[in-house]
Amino acid sequence: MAVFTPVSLDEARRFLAGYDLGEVVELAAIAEGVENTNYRLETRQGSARRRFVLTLFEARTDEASLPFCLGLTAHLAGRGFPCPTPIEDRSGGWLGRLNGRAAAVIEWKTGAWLRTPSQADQAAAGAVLARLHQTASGFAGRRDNPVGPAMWRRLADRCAAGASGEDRSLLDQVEAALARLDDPFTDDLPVGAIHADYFPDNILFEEGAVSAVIDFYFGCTGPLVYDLAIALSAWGFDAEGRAMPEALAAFQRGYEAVRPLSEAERAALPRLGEAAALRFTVTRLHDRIFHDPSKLVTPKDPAVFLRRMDHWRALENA
Ligand SMILES: Nc1ncnc2c1ncn2[C@@H]1O[C@H](COP(=O)(O)OP(=O)(O)O)[C@@H](O)[C@H]1O
Ligand SMILES: N[C@@H](CCOP(=O)(O)O)C(=O)O
Repeated sequence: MAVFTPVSLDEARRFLAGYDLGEVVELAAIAEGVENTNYRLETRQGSARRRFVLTLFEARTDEASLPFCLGLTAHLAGRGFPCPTPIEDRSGGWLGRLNGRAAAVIEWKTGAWLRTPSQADQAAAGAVLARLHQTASGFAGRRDNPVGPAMWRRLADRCAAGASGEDRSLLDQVEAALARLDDPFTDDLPVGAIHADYFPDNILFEEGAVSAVIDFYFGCTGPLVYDLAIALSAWGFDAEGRAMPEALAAFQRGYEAVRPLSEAERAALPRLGEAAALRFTVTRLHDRIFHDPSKLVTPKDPAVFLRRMDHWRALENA
């Protein structure tokens, strides 16, 4: 489960004293997620009970990026986009410190992520991603992608020090892909704020519709079609990493019903799909090699992400 930094009820109460949210009556660790520590927090104010997420940002989340990430969600939520609003403390800020970590209180959103989305769900998720891109177009914040080609190189170099067995052979394939792709972001494509981790577990559904997009902590400035390539790579493949053509088509159809791609974006999509497959293979491989069993987080499988490259390369060659 993703609790890297434990928080006691008393510590949460002291932290929440800086907010105007009432008294903390319950604090429960959230088992999902792999990056940050998350607790579900319940407060009582008069007869009203309210739920929030208390997030402690762990080492891999650069604190300097948080004004961008929280600012983006506030911008989107303020314009009716389904995502959680970060809650302001009494001084109007979004960030405090708790147990040595930057910490924030975020609006709780109802809904659950879908393990087996239907084609209609795929299309709905695609349409919401396009809405995200459109709604974020007036957002002034800028952040370079923290997991761009320079980071892929750095992570692969670190992996070389610890990889053995299956991980070594995956690393060889990663090296080949790094050499082939070089910097895949040189085309002149429409750029804006992107989510950059638009996976099914970050999209909550309720009554057949998207109720919330969460987890904007990889959010950054980048080509919009790269965000689509990431999302297609996350939604359109089975557990073994094989393409599911109908799911891919449904997601892209949903996206393009709201924001049609330009010819240049359409042409760039297979190459950026390869880039997306490489990006998540490298981070998963790194996290598996350097996995700390005491953290109780289950590392994700890099091999199934690498396999997605076959699809994107076949499309590119076609
Ligand atoms: N605003 C929210 N409303 C409801 N549940 C949330 C919210 N934010 C996070 N969660 C829950 O916490 C889990 C982990 O959150 P996430 O941001 O994905 O963590 P991580 O950054 O560690 O990957 C999610 O899968 C979801 O169950
Ligand atoms: N989505 C990434 C890992 C990041 O995890 P999240 O819990 O922050 O979405 C992957 O699948 O590799």
